[in-house]
Formats: sequence, structure tokens, C-alpha cells
Amino acid sequence: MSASTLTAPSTEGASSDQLIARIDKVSKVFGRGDSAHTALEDVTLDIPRGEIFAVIGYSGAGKSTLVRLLNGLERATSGTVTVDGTDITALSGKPLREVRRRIGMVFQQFNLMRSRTVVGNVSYPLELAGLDRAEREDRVAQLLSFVGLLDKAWSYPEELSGGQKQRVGIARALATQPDLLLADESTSALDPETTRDVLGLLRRVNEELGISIVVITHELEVVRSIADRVAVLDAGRVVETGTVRDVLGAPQTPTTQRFLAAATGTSTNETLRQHLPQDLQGTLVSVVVGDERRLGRTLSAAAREHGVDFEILRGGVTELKAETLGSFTLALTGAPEAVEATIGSLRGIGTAEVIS
Ligand SMILES: Nc1ncnc2c1ncn2[C@@H]1O[C@H](COP(=O)(O)OP(=O)(O)OP(=O)(O)O)[C@@H](O)[C@H]1O
Repeated sequence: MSASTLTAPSTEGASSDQLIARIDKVSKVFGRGDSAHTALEDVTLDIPRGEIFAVIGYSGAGKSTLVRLLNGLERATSGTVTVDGTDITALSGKPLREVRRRIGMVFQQFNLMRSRTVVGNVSYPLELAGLDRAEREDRVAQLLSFVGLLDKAWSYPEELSGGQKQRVGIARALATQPDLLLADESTSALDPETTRDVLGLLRRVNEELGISIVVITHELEVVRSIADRVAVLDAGRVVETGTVRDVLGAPQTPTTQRFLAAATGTSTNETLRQHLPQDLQGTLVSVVVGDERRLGRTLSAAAREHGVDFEILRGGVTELKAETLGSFTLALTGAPEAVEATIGSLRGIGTAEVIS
């Protein structure tokens, strides 16, 4: 198995070479007439090669429909879906099967064959691809070593834990050396510790094998810990997209704020407004910083230099893939120019938004 590490490219002005997939103005309508239901509406996403791209949304947002369009199981009502430079919207039969062979799938419920051992499950796609026995054995051994399951080679799925089953699912998805891995709620059936294990493995797949991954999830934890970029899906529309840092650092929509509030145990701006102490004075500011110690230093300096008082009302630190993100709500009191100057200093170390 060849190992290579790719760096995250920018998508600005990206050519199809830099994109593993592109979803362009895609709508998907199920049914007709009165029973017509729009599952996806005017969705456009550029998915960079070599990255982990997350799509997050609540139940019914259209996540599964998006996966089925990306792997060619479903056809868009309008718009185009391009995978690895090929527009798959118009393909069917053999050409579509060939594109699909370059896409690996990891499922929430693992989808393993109960009558086959671990080796038998991982070997199955290689049998379909026509590899001879020696080649299959060699490749299956490499895959099981990669996912850390050599000692379970001859076990049956029912003898494995959920996390081990998902490792088999990942090894099977990698068997045909895909360029793109689609992980559909791949940790939703697992406990938090096993989730971290499986996410760690997906990260290795991306970093060590250079395989682009799209993870579909309703858990912000998944986005935070492994994704480079994220798209937030709400009622069939992309409401926010960008790097995880930008989207989580300054969530623009109530949907993203709800995900973040639930994951960090903090409040959305809306609920914060409702629960403010009646006697609270000052200007409310929502601040997001990469280094929370700089926040303390900046506020102390503002108190000294401008005579501004501050109170930290809510807040917490979230760990992302490669950095931390501190998100706090402050009340600043003092002369208007002093408060303004303090907000200016806060903007020098992160983002600062006046709530009220
Ligand atoms: N084959 C279908 N026929 C009719 N409506 C469908 C079909 N597939 C999905 N839908 C509808 O499209 C919308 C989006 O469904 P989808 O399964 O893509 O959402 P989801 O975000 O994956 O939700 P969940 O996490 O609950 O699976 C839902 O309202 C669903 O009822």
C-alpha cells in the first residue's frame, strides 16, 4: 500500500484537478405533483482533493440523499455531480460502475456479511474485481495490518465489537484503492471512546494514504476532530460552508449555532439573550479566539489602559483537528470610546461580534 501525505489546498479558483468532487446547483425532488418533496435544493459544493470534508445536518436535512448522489445511486433532478473529473449525472451502466469503483463506502451499520470471516469480508470486493488468490491474500493482510485487526482475521462479524466491525468496514472500503471515501454516519452506532478510535483511523486513511474523505454526520464532534472543511445542511440547502475554523469560529446561522451550543454546552446568542440577568449592564460581545490566554491578557490590558470593566458570562474552549477555538460571551462596561477601543483590541486577536 503506498503511503503519501497531502496538504490541504485552497479551493479558490480550484480546477477539477484540485477537486475530488463538485456538486453544482444540484436539486433532488422525490415524487411528483402534490406528493413532490424537495430533498436538496440548489446545492453547490466544491470538495477539495486530499482533505476531509464534513457535511453536517439534523435528521431529514438531506445528508443521505447527498451521499447517494455522490456515489451515483441516485440521479439529480437538476444540476451536475462531478467525481474525480467525471460528470456522473449522465452516466449509467458500465461507465458509472467504473467511477463507483473509485469510491469507497463506510456505513453506519457496518453492512458486513455475517457468513464470511473478516478476511472473507475484506476480500470480497477484490474477488469481484477479479484479483487472483495470491494478490488478494497479500492485499487483505496489508489492509488488516493497517486497520490493526490482523489478530481477528479469522473471526466472524458476530464475534467483533462495534469498533472492530467498523475497522473491517473501513478495510473493505479501502480494498479497491479508492480515490474518495464516503463515510455515512460511520460512528453514529458507536460509544464515544470507540468513536474517537474510528475517527483516528479515518484520519490516518486521509493522511497516510492520501485518500479524500467525505464524512456525513449529525455530530459536531466528528466535524471538530477530523474535518478540514464543513458544509452545514438545513432543509435541503447548504446554509454555511468553509474551513472548520471559519464556520465554527463565527457561526452565521442559527443551525450552526445550535450545533455548536449543543457540543460545547454553551448557549446560542438567542437563548443567551433570553436568560440574561435583568440587572446586567454593558455591551454584550461574543468573542472567538485561537489562543484563550491572549484573551485574558487583552482584557487585563483594556481594564488598565481604558478603565473598562469586563465580566465573562459564558464560554469554553473547543478542540479542532489542529488547533483550539475559545468561544466566550463578555459584558463590557465603561465609556463608549473605551468599550469601542476594547472591541478593537479583541478583533486584533480573533473575532468579536457585538450582540447587544
Ligand atoms: N426515496 C425517497 N422518496 C421520498 N422522499 C424521500 C426519499 N428519500 C429521502 N426523502 C426525503 O428527503 C428528505 C431528506 O432525506 P435524507 O434521508 O436525505 O435526510 P438525512 O439528512 O439523511 O436524514 P437522516 O439523518 O434522518 O437519515 C426527507 O424529508 C426524506 O423524507
